[in-house]
Amino acid sequence: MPPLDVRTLMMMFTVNVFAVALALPAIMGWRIGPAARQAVLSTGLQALGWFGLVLSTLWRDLWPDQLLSTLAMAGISAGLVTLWRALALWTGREGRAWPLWTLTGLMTLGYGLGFDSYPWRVGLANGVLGLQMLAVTHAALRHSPQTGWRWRALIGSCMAAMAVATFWRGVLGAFFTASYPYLTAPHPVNQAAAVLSHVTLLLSTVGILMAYREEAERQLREQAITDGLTGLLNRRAWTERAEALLSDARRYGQPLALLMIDIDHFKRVNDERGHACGDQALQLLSRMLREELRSGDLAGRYGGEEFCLLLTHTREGPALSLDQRLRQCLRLQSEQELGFVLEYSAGLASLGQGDITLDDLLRRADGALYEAKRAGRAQVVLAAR
Ligand SMILES: Nc1nc2c(ncn2[C@@H]2O[C@H](COP(=O)(O)OP(=O)(O)OP(=O)(O)O)[C@@H](O)[C@H]2O)c(=O)[nH]1
Repeated sequence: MPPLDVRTLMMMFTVNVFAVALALPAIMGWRIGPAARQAVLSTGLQALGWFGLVLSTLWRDLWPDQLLSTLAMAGISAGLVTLWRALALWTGREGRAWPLWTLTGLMTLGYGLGFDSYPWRVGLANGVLGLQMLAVTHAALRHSPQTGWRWRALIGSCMAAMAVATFWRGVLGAFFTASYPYLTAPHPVNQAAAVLSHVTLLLSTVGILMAYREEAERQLREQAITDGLTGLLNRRAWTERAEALLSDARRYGQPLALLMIDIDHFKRVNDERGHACGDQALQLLSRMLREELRSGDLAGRYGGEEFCLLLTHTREGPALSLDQRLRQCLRLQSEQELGFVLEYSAGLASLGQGDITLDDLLRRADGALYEAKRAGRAQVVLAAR
């Protein structure tokens, strides 16, 4: 069997990375999350880097080689850092990228300035690229409960394998130069690395697409349960979760309170100050609810200007205190941010023996809210048991 031709393998690899770099944005489109954008950028940088590297072999050891291969190393290395960033964003563990960028900068500088020494430049470039591949491996494989492990394992094992091959190439270039005297030398390690890069490109692209799909699914799930204007749970999601919390509270005999809030004279806000101002008012109240509630509590937008708060482990007294706190904050903040005072009416119902379902509790809170409106608004009324 004739020996594998590394130059052809590298050229084919470059063609393939270009194809991936063009195909990914074409498939994903431009309206993608920051992680997917970094992954697309990464393939683009890798493609440019490898193109420069293959092109540089036309002028081996001459100045175009020095310029092109230095830029190529910078591109490949930057491609690894952006892939690391994509993984950090996808796994929700954003770390600091500057050490990796520093390595890219130093390696590019050292490579360009020390180009005349083949052992130095090959040892340096492959050493740094190998380290960056290990960093990507670590970013992919570390524990991340919010993401699936399959695509992370795929990308992580590809990067680990490439790191081994790259380090090996570095050692050959730096210390056994005679057996690896130029980029496309037919050394078995170089041939293996060239073949491996095709396999890892294919598998990591699959990994990136899996990660992208997972991210898109997560976004869809979130959109399905979130109210677009306020970011709170929408009515359906709030009801589902509230039912579960209510049945827990009933089972374990724990106190639970439901505060139903309705902004006063909201129609007037819209009519007199415009719909955008009305939206701002809804967002302000929602932000305050998020800030004031404890993590176990549940806030949702129940209707237009109506909000429901389910307060777990909470009796009437503390629920009334929360209502007072919310009112004061809303008065203060609305005056500061909107230029007028926003008030609300509320009905408070605490879980009693007669409340079998969530609807029972909601009905009582709604009745109390109606009473609060009737009694002149800007107040809370406690529902009768
Ligand atoms: N800006 C804005 N307005 C909304 C939204 N959803 C509902 N509304 C408006 O909220 C207003 C509710 O008016 P009403 O039900 O009469 O209540 P109100 O004026 O607050 O009167 P009371 O509740 O009796 O104090 C309507 O004008 C709706 O158009 C929204 O998402 N944004």
